[in-house]
Amino acid sequence: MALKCAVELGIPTAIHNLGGTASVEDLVTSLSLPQTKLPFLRRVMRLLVTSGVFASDSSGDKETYRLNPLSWLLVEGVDHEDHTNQKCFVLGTVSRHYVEAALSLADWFKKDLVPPIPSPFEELHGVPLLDEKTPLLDSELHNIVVEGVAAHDNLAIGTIMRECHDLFRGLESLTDCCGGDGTTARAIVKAHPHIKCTVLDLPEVIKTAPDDGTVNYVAGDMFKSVPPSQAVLLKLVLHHWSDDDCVKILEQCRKAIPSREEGGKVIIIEIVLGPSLGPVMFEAQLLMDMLMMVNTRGRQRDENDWREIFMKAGFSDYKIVKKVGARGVIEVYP
Ligand SMILES: C[S@@+](CC[C@H](N)C(=O)[O-])C[C@H]1O[C@@H](n2cnc3c(N)ncnc32)[C@H](O)[C@@H]1O
Repeated sequence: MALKCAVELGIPTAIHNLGGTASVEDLVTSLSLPQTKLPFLRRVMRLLVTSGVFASDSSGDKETYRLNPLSWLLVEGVDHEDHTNQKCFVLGTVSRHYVEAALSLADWFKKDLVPPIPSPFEELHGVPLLDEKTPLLDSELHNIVVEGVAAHDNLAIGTIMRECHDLFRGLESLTDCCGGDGTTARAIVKAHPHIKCTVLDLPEVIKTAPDDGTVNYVAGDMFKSVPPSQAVLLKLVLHHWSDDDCVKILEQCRKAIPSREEGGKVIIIEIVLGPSLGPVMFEAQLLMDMLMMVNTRGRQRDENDWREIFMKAGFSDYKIVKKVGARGVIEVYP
């Protein structure tokens, strides 16, 4: 809630505009807050420094606050390859609808619901999240969630392109399945101009995608068919879906690619749950799993969960080629 407060007040952007460092007095003045709130803001900032959202420096009895890599992602208006503003992701996560769904978890556990089991969000609010019906619940929430998920999913594309250059080497064509407005596909084509890239998404998404001619857009349903390519990319898609649905999606992807000998593969970018990256990263992965449990029918998966799904969908082998932060890059072979 302190983070929500800081984001809503625009504290990260204010610190950035003040030259990257600010005292609580500077913040109160630049945000036009009443002077009487100064000691209260100091307490909020103290908590956010301790939780790693901001950095601080003390000299004598004067304390100043600085952005760190985390709060830099909350600054608005930054034009940088590795920056996508996470404000909407924070505001969605702490929205009344998410929080009420999370608070209803024990009641949800006690109900003997008929499969496919609706998420606590869907059970409480009557509509699924990220669905065409979600705006009927609250159109402002829906817009924040759509923008927040896009910001979250687009984060670190630059890092992935740098760290996983070989992933796309030698590929002639690629379908980005559920590629949204084509941001990822355009980044891939920019780094590998010879790849013919197709973006598959629902008609209502493709309708508004920016068509600059660099990628080809196809409106469709991945449960019915996926446009054929040498490789299919599924980036942060499967964690929204149940195991049964993941198998169905992957079966369509398998039909869309040639044999392994001809370079056919599915590239999956998702969390691979596990403690190997240390307790902080593991906790972040598990919190993302709770986010999925409360709000979607999907989940985060460990390597065994992934293997089981790949084999059920008829694939013969897979390789975890890289870990990029909390996410893993997996190649799956027909
Ligand atoms: C979480 S986003 C995917 C993120 C994207 N891959 C990225 O990395 O930025 C989910 C996307 O799946 C699309 N989608 C949902 N159901 C679909 C379906 N049946 N067929 C095709 N696209 C679908 C949504 O419209 C949305 O753009």
